[in-house]
Amino acid sequence: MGRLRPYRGGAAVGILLSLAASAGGLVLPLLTRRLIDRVADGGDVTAPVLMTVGLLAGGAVAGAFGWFLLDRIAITLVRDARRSLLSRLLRVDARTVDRLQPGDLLARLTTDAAALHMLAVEVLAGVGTNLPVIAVAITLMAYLDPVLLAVTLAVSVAAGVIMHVLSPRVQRSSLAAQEAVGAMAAAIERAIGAIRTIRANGAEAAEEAHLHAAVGLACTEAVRTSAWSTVAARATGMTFQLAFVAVLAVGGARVATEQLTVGALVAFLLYVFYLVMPMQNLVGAVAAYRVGIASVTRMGEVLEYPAEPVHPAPGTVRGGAPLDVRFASVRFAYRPGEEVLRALSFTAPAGAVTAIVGRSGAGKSTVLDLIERFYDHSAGEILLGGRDVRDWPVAELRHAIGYVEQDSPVLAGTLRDNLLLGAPNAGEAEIREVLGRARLTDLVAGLPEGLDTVVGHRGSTLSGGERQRVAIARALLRKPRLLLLDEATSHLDAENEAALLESIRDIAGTATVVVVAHRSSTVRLADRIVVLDGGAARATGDHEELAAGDALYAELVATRLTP
Ligand SMILES: Nc1ncnc2c1ncn2[C@@H]1O[C@H](COP(=O)(O)OP(=O)(O)OP(=O)(O)O)[C@@H](O)[C@H]1O
Repeated sequence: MGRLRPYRGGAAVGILLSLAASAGGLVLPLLTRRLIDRVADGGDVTAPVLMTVGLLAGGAVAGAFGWFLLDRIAITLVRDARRSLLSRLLRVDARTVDRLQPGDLLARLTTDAAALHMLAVEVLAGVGTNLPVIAVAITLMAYLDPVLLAVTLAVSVAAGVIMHVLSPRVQRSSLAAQEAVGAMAAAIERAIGAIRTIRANGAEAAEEAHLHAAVGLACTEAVRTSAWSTVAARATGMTFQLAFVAVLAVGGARVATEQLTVGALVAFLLYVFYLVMPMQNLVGAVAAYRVGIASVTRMGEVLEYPAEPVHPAPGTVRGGAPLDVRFASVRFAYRPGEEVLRALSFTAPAGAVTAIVGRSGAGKSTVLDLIERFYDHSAGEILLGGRDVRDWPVAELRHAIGYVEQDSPVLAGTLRDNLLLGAPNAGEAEIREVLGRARLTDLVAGLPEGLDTVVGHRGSTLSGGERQRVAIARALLRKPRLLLLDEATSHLDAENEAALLESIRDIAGTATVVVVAHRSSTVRLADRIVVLDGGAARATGDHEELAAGDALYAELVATRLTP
């Protein structure tokens, strides 16, 4: 409701216009009564006829404009909710990201947000205009004939009881239906994201069955919701018909005994008719409220995800002296009781290349994650440039670091978009320079639209090695004081490998480099190598020292590192 505050002016005008339209409608039965009574008396009907036409036309215009205003507010509310959710999602902490399903999140932002639209419209239009209309109609009905009103209300109570019983079921089934849509979206995202893997593994049939099951569940849950909503709508509709028949029967008897005029009975029946719409709207509003609340709950969950605080933007100045990194007895676990790092200590000197090696799963990438503060270590100290990473403002810390992930993500868009992601103010000369350093100049020259070439979803039109070099160029454009490079495990050809090594050597002149190494050529180039084992550094030294003095290192070079 708090989100409505900025729009209360527009909402008030919309509700007032809708009310004005409804008020016009409420007067119609009284005019009709006068019209009928005048005809019966043989009097002049010009004035009531003109007033009726005027009221109808005016009511239509006011009603349409009022509805439009309220609908526009509902659409704007959905926009605000989506923006809040997206702002949150961009900052959700890494542990939560690990368990999120992108497809489900997409469903929360699309179908759930659409249900929020319905909810907002129903609450604004339904409660804002229908309740007052019902109240006035009942007052006018009491004025016309209290006995008939009592008959109407007695039957209406039945509608209330039916809604009371059915609406929790509508809500439960709606929540299940929205969750099924979320699960379906997650399944679709999983399949589309790995379409080649699925085909290469001949897993189309199994995946098809999985997708069909997810789509089937979404259908079953939607049908269940439809069944409950339909039962609720029909049952209440039936009670209104019953009210109409009851009023006709009792009213007819009262006309026969001359306790009521024909005009008053017709007017009363028109009010019963008139009540049907707002009453059904109200019932619809309760149902939409139940569906909407289920969706709002799912959207609200996103806003509750733990997130990194909003960091003030760091200065736009890039560059600076290389920063050294020091790990002192660092401990860290992704899951309680399963420590990945146990008392890890090592130093990466400023301006040097430090390689981290170890068996798969030893915790090498984790070291980079802790420096970036994607996760926080549980004990020990991590110092960057002599300052505890926890004392660095996070935005400034990341501003000083260039980070190249193992799978080098490239975003959909142009090459230029990708390069400028972390340094939007970089100039053309700087871009050309980093393209050279990342050995991308020839590639860009060969592209039809150069830097403005679109690289496809996740950079799918580039090779693995090219994606990695784009990621390196992007990191370099930030003029990092520390470059974290998680070397791709995939094999590079000799030319690309030599290019990459040259780039790293180049970079070491201006930044500290910490590289998770998977190639023996990289470790040979490193000034210092840290061998990770059992969550700690079991040995540190250069290639020659370690090859001679550390059995695990010798084994890694012989068996695991790509020659
Ligand atoms: N986000 C995560 N949540 C839970 N466990 C994780 C997560 N990321 C990694 N792990 C686990 O932590 C351990 C260390 O992972 P890490 O990615 O740091 O290893 P690595 O040495 O870089 O491996 P590789 O050489 O295969 O890339 C592994 O056992 C891995 O399964």
